[in-house]
Amino acid sequence: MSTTRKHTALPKAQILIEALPWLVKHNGKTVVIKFGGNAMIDEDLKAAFAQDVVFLHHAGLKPVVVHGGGPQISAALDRHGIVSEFKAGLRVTTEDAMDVVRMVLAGQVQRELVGLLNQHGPLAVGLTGEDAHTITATKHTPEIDGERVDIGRVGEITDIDTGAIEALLADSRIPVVSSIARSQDDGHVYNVNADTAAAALAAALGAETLMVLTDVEGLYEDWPNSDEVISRLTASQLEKLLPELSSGMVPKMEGCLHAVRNGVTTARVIDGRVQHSILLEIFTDEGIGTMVVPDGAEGEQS
Ligand SMILES: Nc1ncnc2c1ncn2[C@@H]1O[C@H](COP(=O)(O)OP(=O)(O)O)[C@@H](O)[C@H]1O
Ligand SMILES: CC(=O)N[C@@H](CCC(=O)OP(=O)(O)O)C(=O)O
Repeated sequence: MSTTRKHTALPKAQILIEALPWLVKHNGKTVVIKFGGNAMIDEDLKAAFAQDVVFLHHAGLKPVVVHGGGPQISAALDRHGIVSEFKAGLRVTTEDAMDVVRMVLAGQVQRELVGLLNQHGPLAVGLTGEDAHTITATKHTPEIDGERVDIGRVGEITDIDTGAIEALLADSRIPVVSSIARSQDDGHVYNVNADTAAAALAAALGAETLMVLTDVEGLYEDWPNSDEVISRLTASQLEKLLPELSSGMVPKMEGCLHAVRNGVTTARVIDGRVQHSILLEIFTDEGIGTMVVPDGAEGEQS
């Protein structure tokens, strides 16, 4: 090898070898990645997301993708002349709106992600929570100002059946799950927040990591007054913060808490606007978002 070639090749080898401890640590582990509607708007970011997920797969991890699509659903409802309304951070979902939610999540957003992943090989298989009883829910009536409020066909998860996802993982596939649940009450379906669905799946699968991609750097300590990101906190510290959180951060952080309280080693909220943020988070020291760990794991490296 010429001296010049050695000089350009060695730094690359250095970068690869730095990933070795992380490759060993995460080998064979399940990682549930939630891809949010807001992080999903840019075409280059979507392509980089697909590359990262396929990279994890080939690096020996077992990625499971759970996707949202809030902005895409709102745009489609708008085209159908249906006004979007949110209560307690959840979409008020009439029967007509539910048809649109299902069409957009399962027929549009999920298909697009599956297509992007499958540009790298026969890997991704799409399903919704309806398939093989993956996610079952009952009607959710959130409490707002002390009263239970009817927000239509929004589901509260009652049961997860991991069979279909585990079979796909065993077959070296990448499951891509839309956050729609089968109903425990009737023959219909429910709309479930995608952060909540991802957290429930991570816990039920015994995942090592829940990774929630969004359109901010992580959990801001004093949002919207400052952009100081909390880099690491324990379940108990997060529990204390929950009542102060607002809008989209509520289901995300409730999901992270649920995950780490139910066996998931780390739950992370990371900036989906940064290309290859998943790789930075999994294979380097430079964690870029907010990491939630179980109580008692304060000092451990994750
Ligand atoms: N403490 C906080 N830290 C960061 N973002 C916050 C906080 N509280 C509320 N937010 C809002 O939550 C949004 C992320 O949630 P959401 O819009 O539902 O994202 P996604 O589509 O990725 O699920 C942020 O863009 C921000 O406006
Ligand atoms: C009940 C409820 O609010 N469901 C969400 C499901 C999609 C979602 O969660 O998408 P993001 O992750 O992009 O926000 C909705 O209808 O918008």
